[in-house]
Order: sequence, then C-alpha cells, then structure tokens
Amino acid sequence: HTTPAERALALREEIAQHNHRYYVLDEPAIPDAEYDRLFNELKAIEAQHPDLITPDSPTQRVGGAPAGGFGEVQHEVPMLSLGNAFAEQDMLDFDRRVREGLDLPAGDLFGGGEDVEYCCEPKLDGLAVSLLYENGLLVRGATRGDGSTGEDISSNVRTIRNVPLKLRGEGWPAVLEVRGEVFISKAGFEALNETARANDSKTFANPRNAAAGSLRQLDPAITASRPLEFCCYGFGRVEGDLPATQEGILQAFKGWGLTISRELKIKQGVAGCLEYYRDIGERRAALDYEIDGVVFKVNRLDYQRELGFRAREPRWAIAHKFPASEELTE
Ligand SMILES: Cc1c[n+]2nc(N)[nH]c2nc1OC(C)C
Repeated sequence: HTTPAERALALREEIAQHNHRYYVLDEPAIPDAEYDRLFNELKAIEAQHPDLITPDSPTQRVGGAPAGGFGEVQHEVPMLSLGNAFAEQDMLDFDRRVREGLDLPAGDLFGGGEDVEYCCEPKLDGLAVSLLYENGLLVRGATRGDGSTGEDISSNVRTIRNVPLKLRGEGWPAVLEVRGEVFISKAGFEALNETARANDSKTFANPRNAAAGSLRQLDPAITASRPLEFCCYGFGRVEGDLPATQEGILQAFKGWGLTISRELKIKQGVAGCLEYYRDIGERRAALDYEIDGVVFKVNRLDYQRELGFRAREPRWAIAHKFPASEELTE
C-alpha cells in the first residue's frame, strides 16, 4: 500500500524520466496516451492533496503570469558577447594571441609549436539565457539584457520542455548557473508560421525573432505553446566543483539532464578549427536549426582563466561567423 505522497513522488520521478527521454534524448519509451495517463493521475493526487505539490512537479511547468511584468536580474558574472572572426586570418590571429597569452612556444616553419586544444560547436542563432539551479532545482531564468542586468523570465523558461526542473544524476554543484541559447528549430518555425497564417495572425520573420517574441510573453501559457528549445554552452555563477575542461563541463551538464550540442567536437590548433568551420559550413543548410557561425573555446579552464577577458569579450573564445546570407527572408 502506497500513500498519496509516495505515489506522487513515484509519478514525478517516472514522468521526469519520460520527459527526459522524449524532449532531451528524442527516444520516447511509452505512447503519448500512457504519458497523459500518468500526468493526469499526478494532477488528480495534487488536486486532492495540494500540500504534495513540489516546484519540480511536471504539473508546475506552466504557472501564472508574473504580476506587474518581468523583474530585473543582476548577473553576478557578466554575460558577455563573443569577439568575431570573419576571415581565416582573423582565426590565425586569434590562435596566435591565445598562444602568446599562454606563453606557449610558437614553433617555426618546422613545427615545434604546441597546439592549443579547442572545444568547438555551432553558434545557434537564438537568445542567450541564464538558468540558475540551487540544490539541483531550477530557481530562476533570465535574459542576457545588457550583459549586467537582464529580465527575470523564470516562469517562461520553466515551460521549455527540454529544460529540467530538477537536475538528474548527482555531483552537481550546490549553486550552478547554466548559460545557453533558447532557439526554435527550422521545422518548429515553419509550423509556427503555418499556424499563424491559418489563424490570420502575424507571422515571424525568422526563428530568432520567433524565439525572442515567445520568451518575452508575459503569459507563460503562450510561451508554453511555442516550440522553444534550450542548448547549453557555458556557465556563470558556480558554488562547488566543475570539470577542468570546457568539453568535460558540457558532458557533465548532459549527465545532469541538460541539452548540449550534438556537434560538440575537440580540435587541435587553429588548423583543426578551420577544418571544423568548413565542415559545419558545408552541412549548415541541412541542420534543423539556424546558426550564424561556429564558436571555438580554449578547452582547458586553467588556460581560460589565465587569458581572461578583454574589455567586453573573452580572450579565450571567438565566434567564427559565416558570410551574411544575401537572400531575402521569406
Ligand atoms: C555569448 C556566447 C554565445 N555562445 N554560443 C555558443 N555556442 N557558445 C557561446 N559562448 C558565448 O559566450 C562565452 C563567453 C561563454
């Protein structure tokens, strides 16, 4: 015999597992009807015993609109933008500055220089967002804003289905601020505009605008109706330990139920970065999300700290952008 509290806990865990499989792994294990039955059973128990409702319950994804608009959030660790590389020479200069900044031997025509290891991934064309987890629970979401002050969009980020309300597994820091991109896929964007046309309401110019417009709705139920997704790319405030490399941190995030880029790769030296840039450039049209470049980050965290940030952007990271596309938006 299980008590309502035990049954509610078991259902929360089982539903969280199915959410992870469906929205993060894209490998559902049960038909939607079975999922709905579990969800409705939990809603019924919570209706009879409201004291059993917890913030990480899947029934709490779509809350009420924040009274009086979005509050402000001060970013303890500024959310800076990236420096850009446009031509190959810009990448060579970036890598040289990195190696000089780390006092690594430059080598000569006959080699001998030590390659810096870079963590590479596509630069999603969405909206930078910060998610704050305390003791594994999602407690706040915020936009980048001007990098120091953003908007509190906690009730809206909770509706993004691949954002875990509670981190999975164990070993996560007591305080973990995850940073990443909120975006809408190309397929999600087409479907959204198809629906807008059918309802004679306004269509969106591009997926980035659609994501921004959807995130800044005061009513979370509207946000919840939009096909928003989140992909992590970094971190901000941390109280506790993280792995010693960019790639190790992102793999840890994946183990905690967060989504990272499937295109994440480690490359050696600037030659490896240019190879990655060409490869993603060739496959760009086939990706199901819009990107405006690729991002290279020095993989070792001790090197990142040693290089630090220039006035407004890190010395240890750069976005290598694709030429702006001339074709008109639809
Ligand atoms: C602004 C930004 C944007 N992006 N996008 C990716 N993929 N990585 C990444 N890193 C960023 O900033 C780093 C300094 C963490």
